[in-house]
Amino acid sequence: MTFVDEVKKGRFLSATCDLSLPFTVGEWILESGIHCKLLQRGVLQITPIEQMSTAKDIVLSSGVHGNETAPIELIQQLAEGILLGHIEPVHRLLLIIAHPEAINNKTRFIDENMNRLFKVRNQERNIDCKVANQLQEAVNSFYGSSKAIQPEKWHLDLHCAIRRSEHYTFAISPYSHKLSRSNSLFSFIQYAKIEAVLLANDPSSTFSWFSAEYHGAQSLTIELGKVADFGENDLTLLSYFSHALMKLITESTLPISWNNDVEVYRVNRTLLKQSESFTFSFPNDLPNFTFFEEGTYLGSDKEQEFIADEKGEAVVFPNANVALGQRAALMVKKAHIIFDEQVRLCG
Ligand SMILES: O=C(O)CCC(=O)N[C@@H](CCC(=O)O)C(=O)O
Ligand SMILES: [Zn+2]
Repeated sequence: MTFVDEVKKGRFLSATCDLSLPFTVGEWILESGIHCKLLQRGVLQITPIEQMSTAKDIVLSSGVHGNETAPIELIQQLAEGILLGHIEPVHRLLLIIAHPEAINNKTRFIDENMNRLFKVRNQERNIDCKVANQLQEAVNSFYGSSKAIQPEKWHLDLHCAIRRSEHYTFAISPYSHKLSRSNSLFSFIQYAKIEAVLLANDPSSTFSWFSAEYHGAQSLTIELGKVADFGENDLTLLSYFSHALMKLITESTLPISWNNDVEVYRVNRTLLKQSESFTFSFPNDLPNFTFFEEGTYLGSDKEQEFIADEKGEAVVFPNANVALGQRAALMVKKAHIIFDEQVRLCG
């Protein structure tokens, strides 16, 4: 059985993670006329028969962190549905199960956090760098080979949070010099009942930032619940998101609306780990978006003390175990947006 044969049968995830099965590129056409092309291990391009004037080129990625399995299960379900002819997308898709080595290892990464390796092409010092480079190439090729005249480029990079959260699902909108916060993207956030969106205030080096910055994609990192092993995810908790994803790929457009149902936050500051003495005052399993009143002691790094800012701040992704120089936490504040053609922070 070849790699392509396995994928043709709908087994995208198992073929991707079976590293004893040599990868081969391949392309074929489904009965419906939909064109499938395996660009790389874990990277499957789907092209509908006709491109509409409202065409989107949509990257849907999972498994950038190997232990975040719910999004991987969602992408497998979607790929299987398409490959077996049950789902007919009307937009071009790039379905990604990103990091099979980390998935097999059941860890976030192997040597270094791959979701910090999308700023530039990396020196190939380890497997995470190699995979990040391949993914950069795959996304460049996907957006670069569109036949549509002016496709709307989208990228939803699906993750799970390490700890519990005041918001079970939330999105991070990367900061980019390009216009990457369209009202249709934010309408999707609301339509999918994602509970909160966090607007980054600085360029980063994440996969979603890469697509926004280098391709002007409407791009988000989306956190879908908490990490769990394969088979232990309760995907019913993500049913609104799955339903919205299905609509996104099978309908030409979705309604544009914003009713302020989604909690909006802005990043107030990023705490970077500068020394091995970095500590937080709170336990490791503190839920994301826990709020601290102004003046609360949050932790320290060398001689620097972290104190909650004026009017208080909430903490997201606190992690004192990151590598030196990396983000140890985001400190965020509630915010409002102006819902124009492009979404902007208000005030
Ligand atoms: O729960 C955590 O601490 C991390 C969950 C996670 O992997 N989050 C992403 C967010 C990326 C972004 O800021 O867009 C990450 O840390 O890579
Ligand atoms: Zn992640």
